[in-house]
Amino acid sequence: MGSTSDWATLKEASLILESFGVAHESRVVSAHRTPDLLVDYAKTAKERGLRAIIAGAGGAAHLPGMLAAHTIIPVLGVPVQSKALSGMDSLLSIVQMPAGIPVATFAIGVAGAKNAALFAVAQLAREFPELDARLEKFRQDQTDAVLGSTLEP
Ligand SMILES: Nc1c(C(=O)O)ncn1[C@@H]1O[C@H](COP(=O)(O)O)[C@@H](O)[C@H]1O
Repeated sequence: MGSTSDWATLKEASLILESFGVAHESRVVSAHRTPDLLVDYAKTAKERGLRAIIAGAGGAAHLPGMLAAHTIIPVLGVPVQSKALSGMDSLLSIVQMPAGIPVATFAIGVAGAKNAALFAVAQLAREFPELDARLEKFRQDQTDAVLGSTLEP
């Protein structure tokens, strides 16, 4: 993520990955504030064995695109909800990448963080089939929770 202030959003991705038993790391890396670290992080991602990078940032959210520019590891972009423009700035900074450097862009805020993690798990499940059963269970639990919910009179 671009800043520690994004952690409230991105920790939701971390919690999902943890619940699926997917090893991951949570780091602050910024295209603007730590540009050299960003290049190093992206360029060493493949040799360190990363399978995906969930990159969340707000405002002028150049982080996902710049990571994608420096690695062929899939980058999943999460627009963090900004105070000034409610995350529309983050979304538009991430989504409209030039052809050739893809960033898979998710919804603004916590929903996007959760779905980026679930998407990463779904991708990993092609390589680690035991994750399939956990994804099926996640979906079933979710359905059961909705069907079992009651409304206050
Ligand atoms: N968008 C970026 C990048 C980047 O794109 O590299 N680095 C930091 N930021 C964003 O600045 C916002 C405000 O950061 P602070 O709260 O630290 O001032 C955060 O949402 C962060 O993602």
